[in-house]
Amino acid sequence: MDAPLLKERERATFNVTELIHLLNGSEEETKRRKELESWLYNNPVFRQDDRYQISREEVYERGLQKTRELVNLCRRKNIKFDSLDFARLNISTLEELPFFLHVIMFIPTIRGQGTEEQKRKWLPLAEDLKILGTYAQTELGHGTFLRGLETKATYDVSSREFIVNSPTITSMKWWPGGLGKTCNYAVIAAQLYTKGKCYGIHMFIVQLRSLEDHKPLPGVTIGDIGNKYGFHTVDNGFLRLDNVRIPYENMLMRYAKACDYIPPVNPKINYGTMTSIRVDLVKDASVILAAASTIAIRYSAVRHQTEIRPGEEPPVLDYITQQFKLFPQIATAIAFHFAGDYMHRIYDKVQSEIFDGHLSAITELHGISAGLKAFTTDTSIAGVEICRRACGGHGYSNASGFQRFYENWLGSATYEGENTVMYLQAARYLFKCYDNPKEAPETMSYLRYPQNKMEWNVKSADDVSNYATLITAFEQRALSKISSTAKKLKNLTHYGMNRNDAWNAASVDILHSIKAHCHYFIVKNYMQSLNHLKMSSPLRQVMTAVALLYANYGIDEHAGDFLESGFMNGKQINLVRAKILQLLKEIRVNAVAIVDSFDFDDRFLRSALGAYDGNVYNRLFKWAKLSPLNKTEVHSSYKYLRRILQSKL
Ligand SMILES: CCCCCCCC/C=C\CCCCCC(=O)SCCNC(=O)CCNC(=O)[C@H](O)C(C)(C)COP(=O)(O)OP(=O)(O)OC[C@H]1O[C@@H](n2cnc3c(N)ncnc32)[C@H](O)[C@@H]1OP(=O)(O)O
Ligand SMILES: Cc1cc2nc3c(=O)[nH]c(=O)nc-3n(C[C@H](O)[C@H](O)[C@H](O)COP(=O)(O)OP(=O)(O)OC[C@H]3O[C@@H](n4cnc5c(N)ncnc54)[C@H](O)[C@@H]3O)c2cc1C
Repeated sequence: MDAPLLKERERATFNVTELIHLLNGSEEETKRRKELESWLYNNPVFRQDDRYQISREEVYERGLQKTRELVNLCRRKNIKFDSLDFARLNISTLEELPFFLHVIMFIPTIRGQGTEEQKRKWLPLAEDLKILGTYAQTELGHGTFLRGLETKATYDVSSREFIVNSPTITSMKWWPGGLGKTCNYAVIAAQLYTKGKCYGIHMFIVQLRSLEDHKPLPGVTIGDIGNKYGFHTVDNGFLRLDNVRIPYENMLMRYAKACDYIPPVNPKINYGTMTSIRVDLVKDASVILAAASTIAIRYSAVRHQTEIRPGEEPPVLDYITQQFKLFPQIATAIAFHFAGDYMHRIYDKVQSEIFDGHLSAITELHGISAGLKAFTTDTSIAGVEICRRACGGHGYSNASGFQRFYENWLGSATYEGENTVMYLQAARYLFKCYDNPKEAPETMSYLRYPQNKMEWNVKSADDVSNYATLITAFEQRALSKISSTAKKLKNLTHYGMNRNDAWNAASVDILHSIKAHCHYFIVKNYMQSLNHLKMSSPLRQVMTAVALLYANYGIDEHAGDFLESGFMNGKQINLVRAKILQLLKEIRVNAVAIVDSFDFDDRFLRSALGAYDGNVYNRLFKWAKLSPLNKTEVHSSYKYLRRILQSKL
């Protein structure tokens, strides 16, 4: 164990194990998670030490080998794909496996939108992996605008079949995970046509490849879309269908019927699978940022560089600027942990209502999940990059561990709903509630009360240590943004602009409003969650400091908003900044212990900088020696070098 990390751990003022159990939910949950991880990490198939020395094809092949191991493990241990245990195992692999979409979207779409008869037929095949499916919605020409999708499913009454067709090149399905080479089925989003009329997007089960030899079926043109930023294990694919016929029974008809068309009670019920992934992404944002913070904090405690006082080369974690970069990332990871818990609670509640036939809450769930998905993924992507940059040159090495998970996470600003679009969707719901405050859900209850101008009676740094005053500050900031934007929308329509054009004209202000609302929700949920949790006073002291840092840092980061709202003045902003410096100092002694409480196994982080023992330099050198260029002392390309050296300029 590197001496600096040992010393850091000895200085901690709270019990790390207590925080590990609190973040996991309980001691039993911690034990279960570690047991599941051990099953993976002790299996050499899940190794990744040579991850950046193998080709895309080898990466994909490894992905299938891992899939086989994971499936065999689940079968041996009787772990179901829709279980929390599987979700934990999946996160522990920390890369998307080729059959990932089968589990997170293909099966859930059938389960959520299939009739009882369709579920009886398809779920056993899918859960036993007799068929492997993906969720094929996005097309070359459209990903966001689902009503603009071009794939057609035309009902042929005479044969009781649907003819599924990609009429144009832009209608080709493009991006679905596992589509290129892995899956032999897909749930296809297509415009339903029957008796010459279009009834909008519905979901259809289509077989793509033979179950005997995996060759594409007649009318199916299919393949991988090529290399991307990340998701290298996943064969995101393209698919063109040339009048492929499928049985009538292959349209998922829990909520709509094709023959003598019966529409769904709410057409957006077909979008339910996307909502479930957005809900998961909120918690994933916390995990990713916690992992990045662990690497950066441990490395910063070991890395000694330059001098604060002559003759003393301190750990870079002693630099206030380094603390100002990294401690807010720890705080954000914990804030998003509690936001993810909230999202799952709300999702489970709405899902049970939907299964009882009450669909009214799906709009609220969409409004909340779309906004938090965008806010938490945007923030965590930026936070990972802050952590990486805080590690200097070695942060730029693949040995740091950052790239491996960051390259997948970058996509979260786009997949499952491009973030700007998601923000605007959430804002659509927010402004509806602003206009009808009595219909506002609990998360927007502050819209119910008259907007009265408030002054923040904060006179000293201690006043910015109060959860209630901080929550009120974020509430007033959001209200200020929302009410001024609502006024702008009203003026635009008052002077003759139609609602849609007015919405577009005000969309930058709308974006600021929904972001302020999301930020308010995260702060409020974070502080209320801590208030409801039982913990020892030493731990509560630490968790309070971290939560206060999250809120005060948010005020400092958006000081203009708080000043513009009239709720705060310049002197109070300076009190907030003084509070931040005081909190950085308070958190410094526990920084390493807090990231230890995220409890990442070294084999999850796979980082020479963030390993638990802090033995950074030996790991970096060991990793460098793995470089293929070092297989020989003189590389085989020397012949070219020699000509360069001998050539005359
Ligand atoms: C350590 C962990 C590491 C893990 C890291 C990796 C994790 C990886 C996870 C996943 C892997 C990646 C998988 C990616 C899969 C995909 O990307 S699948 C495709 C996703 N595509 C989308 O999300 C498309 C986005 N577009 C839309 O959702 C819609 O087109 C739209 C909502 C933007 C617009 O649709 P439109 O029909 O035009 O609606 P509007 O006319 O705007 O009306 C909106 C009304 O509809 C309601 N609504 C919309 N969506 C929903 C919904 N999902 N649920 C319920 N209601 C919805 C909305 O509330 C409006 O209602 P009102 O009319 O009453 O206001
Ligand atoms: C790694 C990865 C995996 C994926 N997996 C799948 C999958 O398994 N299945 C699947 O079906 N799809 C998948 N997708 C596709 C993904 O869902 C879409 O890319 C995503 O929905 C965004 O749609 P788009 O690409 O059409 O972007 P666009 O919507 O074209 O976005 C382009 C720009 O236009 C802006 N824009 C678009 N509409 C509006 C609007 N109304 N108002 C303001 N601005 C707007 C956006 O903000 C953005 O800046 C995946 C994508 C990635 C990157």
